[in-house]
Amino acid sequence: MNDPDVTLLGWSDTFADQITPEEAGLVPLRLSEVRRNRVMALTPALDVVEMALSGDMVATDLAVGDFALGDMDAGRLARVLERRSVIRRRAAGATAAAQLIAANIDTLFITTSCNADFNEARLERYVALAIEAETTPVVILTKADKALGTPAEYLARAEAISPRVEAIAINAKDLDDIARLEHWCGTGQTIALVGSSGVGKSTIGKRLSGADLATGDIREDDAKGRHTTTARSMHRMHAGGWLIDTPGMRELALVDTAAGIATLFEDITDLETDCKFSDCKHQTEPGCAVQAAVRAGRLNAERLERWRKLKAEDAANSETIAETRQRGRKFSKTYKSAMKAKRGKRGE
Ligand SMILES: Nc1nc2c(ncn2[C@@H]2O[C@H](COP(=O)(O)OP(=O)(O)OP(=O)(O)O)[C@@H](O)[C@H]2O)c(=O)[nH]1
Ligand SMILES: [Zn+2]
Repeated sequence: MNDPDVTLLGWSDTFADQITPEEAGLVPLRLSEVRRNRVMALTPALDVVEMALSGDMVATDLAVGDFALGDMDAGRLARVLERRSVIRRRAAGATAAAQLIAANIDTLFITTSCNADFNEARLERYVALAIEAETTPVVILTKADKALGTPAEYLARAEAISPRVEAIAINAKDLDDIARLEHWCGTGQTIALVGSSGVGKSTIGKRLSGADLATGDIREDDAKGRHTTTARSMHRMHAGGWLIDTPGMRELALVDTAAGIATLFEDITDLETDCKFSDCKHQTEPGCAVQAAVRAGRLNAERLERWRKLKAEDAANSETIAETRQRGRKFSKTYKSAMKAKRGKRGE
């Protein structure tokens, strides 16, 4: 398994260690597209192959970025390897179920601009999500060349979110600035870009990989300017790593991020343990250590409020999923036929 080509896929010991001697004849693959009952996958030679699922696999349990072992003679995936990280989101609609967006991402580039798009609450939500997914959050502040105020102000505000957050201000149209991102984009590394519309994700993606994220173009120019056909959602970066851009990546909502939120706001969760009542809501209760910290100027009241909102959002989303799971298949069928009838009425 020391084939140097394998490392090009982003393969590392985490995955090599999972292979049993009986699996030595199988080929490491990386999923680049997941369909209903088959997948597209990248081989160590970076060819895209179509593979069937093995009997016990369910497409909804697979994600772009997953590593798998392929039985190439049978044209079938033999096994999906345990992931290093996974990003989930709440699917749209009333039947909200957690949907896998991408797996094995090392760094999440949380993108916002040095202008009115900058919003601590939104950044915190993405950082909590990155922590939950076990990826490293890096905040990219674009449009530094047109900053409303100075880029340094935005850098300070972004880094104040958590000691875990590294922030970098760039002009996404400047190649020297883009080069400062390559540290996270080398061989063996996988990244993804999240952030609001118009903040510069496509601009960054295009410069890092040559891929046109905005159009989902699958024809890319390699370093020598030749056209190469690659996968739709996995883009090889010039620095050697992979950029994953799945349709769901652009509109992530929180789901089951309780642990990520608790880690991001560990100052508050630490304080909480000193409240007199174990179910303290930190409002007007006597002996509330959180409110005491606010009064003493040790905790920012706005930050407390953002933590409250984030927790409420996570709880609401997670509840919907638990409920949906309980209702199971039967509900899903009823819902689908109801939606079909609704669409029929609207003439779609
Ligand atoms: N001056 C300047 N313009 C930028 C910068 N980053 C992006 N832009 C411009 O902002 C516009 C939007 O950038 P996109 O890369 O399309 O933004 P996006 O995040 O991909 O947007 P969606 O595709 O809607 O999600 C484009 O006109 C870019 O050229 C920057 O750092 N400086
Ligand atoms: Zn309290």
